[in-house]
Amino acid sequence: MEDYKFLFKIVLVGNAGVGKTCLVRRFTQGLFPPGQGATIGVDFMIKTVEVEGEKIKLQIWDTAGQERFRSITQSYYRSAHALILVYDISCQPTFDCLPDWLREIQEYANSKVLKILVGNKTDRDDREIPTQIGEEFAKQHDMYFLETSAKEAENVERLFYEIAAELIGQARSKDGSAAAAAAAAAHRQSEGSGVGSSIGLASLSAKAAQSNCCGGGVSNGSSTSQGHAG
Ligand SMILES: Nc1nc2c(ncn2[C@@H]2O[C@H](COP(=O)(O)OP(=O)(O)OP(=O)(O)O)[C@@H](O)[C@H]2O)c(=O)[nH]1
Repeated sequence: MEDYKFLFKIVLVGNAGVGKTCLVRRFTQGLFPPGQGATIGVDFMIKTVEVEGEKIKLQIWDTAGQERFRSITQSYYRSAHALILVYDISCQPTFDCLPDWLREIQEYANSKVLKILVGNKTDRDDREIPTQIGEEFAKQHDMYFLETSAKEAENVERLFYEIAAELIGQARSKDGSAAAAAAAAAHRQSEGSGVGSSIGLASLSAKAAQSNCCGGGVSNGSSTSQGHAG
C-alpha cells in the first residue's frame, strides 16, 4: 500500500489550446507531446512528490477548454484544492477570457480554493501579453502568478511543487487539514505515482493555437474521462 501524507486535487482550466495538457504531461511525464490533440471532457494524472519531507500525492485534473465540455468540467471544480487558470501569453483572446473563467470558478469552486494564474508559452517570440499585465490581473483577483513554458520546461516543476508546499502549509495551519488528510486516508484504502524533490508559493509573485475564446462550441454531450498514473 502506498504511503503518503496528503492527497491534493489540482484542476487546470482555461481556453482551448493554451497548453494545459502539455503542462500536465511535462510535469508528470517529463515530456512535451508532439501534436497534442484537444482534451475531450476531462483527463487526470497522478504524481507523488516529496515536499518538506512529506510524501504528497497530487491528483491533477486536466479539463477541456472547449465550450461544449463546460458542463462536464465544471463539476470537477468543487473538490479542487487548487485551480490553475491558464492563458497563452501569445494569444490575447485567451487573456481576455479570464474574467469569464473567474466567474465560473466563483460559481462552481470552493470559495477557499487556491487560485494560480499561469501565462504559458513563454518560449514564443510573439508575446501579446506583457508579464506585468498578467501579474496585475492576478493581484487584482487574489491569485498567485507564474509564467511557464511547457515546451522548454520552464517553471513547470516550480508551479506544481510550490502549489503542493502552499497546500501543505494551509493544511497544517487549519481546518483544510481535515479535508486533505481525510481524502488521503480514504484514497489510500483503494490504491499510481512518480517522484520529485522539494521547494516551497511564497516565491510566486503576489498574490489557442486553436483557441475558441469565451465559448462558441455546441454541446454534443460526448465526453470521456481517462486516468493515467504518471
Ligand atoms: N510554443 C509552445 N507551444 C505550446 C506550449 N504548450 C503547449 N503548446 C502547444 O499548444 C497547443 C495546445 O496545447 P494543449 O496542451 O493541447 O492545450 P490545452 O489547453 O490542453 O487544449 P484543450 O485540451 O483543447 O483545452 C499544442 O500545439 C501544443 O504543442 C508551450 O509552452 N510553448
